Amino acid sequence: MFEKSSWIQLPRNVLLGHDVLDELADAVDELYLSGRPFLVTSPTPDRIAGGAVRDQFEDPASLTIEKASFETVERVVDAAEAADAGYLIALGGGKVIDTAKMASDRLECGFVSVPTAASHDGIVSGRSSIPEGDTRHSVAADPPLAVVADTTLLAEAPWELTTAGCADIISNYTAVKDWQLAHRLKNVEYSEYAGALSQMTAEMLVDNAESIKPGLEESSWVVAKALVSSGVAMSIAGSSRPASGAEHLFSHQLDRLVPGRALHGHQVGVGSIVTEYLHSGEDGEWRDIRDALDEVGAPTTADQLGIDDETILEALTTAHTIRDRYTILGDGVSEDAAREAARFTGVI
Ligand SMILES: NC(=O)C1=CN([C@@H]2O[C@H](COP(=O)(O)OP(=O)(O)OC[C@H]3O[C@@H](n4cnc5c(N)ncnc54)[C@H](OP(=O)(O)O)[C@@H]3O)[C@@H](O)[C@H]2O)C=CC1
Ligand SMILES: O=C(CO)COP(=O)(O)O
Ligand SMILES: [Zn+2]
Repeated sequence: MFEKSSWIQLPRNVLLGHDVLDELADAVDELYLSGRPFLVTSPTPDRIAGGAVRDQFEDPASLTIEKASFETVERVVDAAEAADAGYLIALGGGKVIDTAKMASDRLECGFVSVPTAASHDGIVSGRSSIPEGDTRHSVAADPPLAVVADTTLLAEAPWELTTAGCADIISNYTAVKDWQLAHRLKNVEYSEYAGALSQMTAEMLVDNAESIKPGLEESSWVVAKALVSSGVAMSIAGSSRPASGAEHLFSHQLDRLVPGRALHGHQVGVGSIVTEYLHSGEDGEWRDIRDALDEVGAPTTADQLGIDDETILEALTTAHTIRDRYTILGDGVSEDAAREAARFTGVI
């Protein structure tokens, strides 16, 4: 008997393009949301675009956060309840969007995602990635009801945030390989559709790499479209598997070992070079990943990340412990093997 079923949650409106921030209030109206808007933001996004958001609403409440944690989520929940908020607006990078996403889930209210940087593919996804002690939780949460990604705003952000978004997408290649491996070895459920969409998103970004250049608003357009598409792949899969494999475990470990040193996307990109080498060996496709990262201006070495070689090796050899997610790292890579992979690929 056929008993399969799935529930795919996606945003209802995705506004992407030049000056669409001015249409935020219209996008909210169109969702028939009611009650007081509650803006969740962080210091820089607030300085850059907080005024433009507040000006579109009557009597908005807001909270500025510094980091993503379960405690911050609770602070947002308490503040939004105290303000009698009807819905949340997340204005910022990944930490703001993840925090608001989880808080809106706890509050059982809608939220609208307004990314200020094309730096990560959580802008649309139904996942929230929150660190806690020695581990990191990828928590299921409702995706945003709407996404308003203003390419004017995204293009004005520091260039490295955009290259981080590119690298987060390029890492989909190895994430999908890890997912397929886990399917073969551990019978982890695999979605052909989500896997293909994630891989195709990375291919399209790499094919358009020549149009990804600083100072071009078109770059933000190309990258933001890819981030949306990758987020949709995660929503279809019902997990971050299509966009997060061993290279993400490596990055999450770096976040613990050297917090704030490098951007999420840059760390996963460098991780991808090494994990592709582990997948396909010396003559494998790790050079393609390195060259794609290089072409968009993302780091390809430990040095460029500003992280010393021993920390890179520690992250590689311990990454498998951070979460119960089977990848090419298996039950752990030995220090010798990690050193060989990182040296051969020029990462260290
Ligand atoms: N849920 C999901 O599916 C996914 C979640 N993620 C998560 O997202 C996070 C990474 O996102 P990321 O955006 O890199 O990290 P942050 O949100 O920490 O943002 C990075 C930095 O950029 C600054 N910033 C944001 N917008 C601008 C702007 N327009 N101009 C200047 N500076 C700006 C922020 O300022 P300030 O310090 O003031 O905030 C911050 O210092 C990670 O925690 C990762 O795990 C990543 C991918 C998918
Ligand atoms: O960063 C992500 C996808 O790009 C989300 O993945 P995690 O579930 O590993 O946090
Ligand atoms: Zn990521």
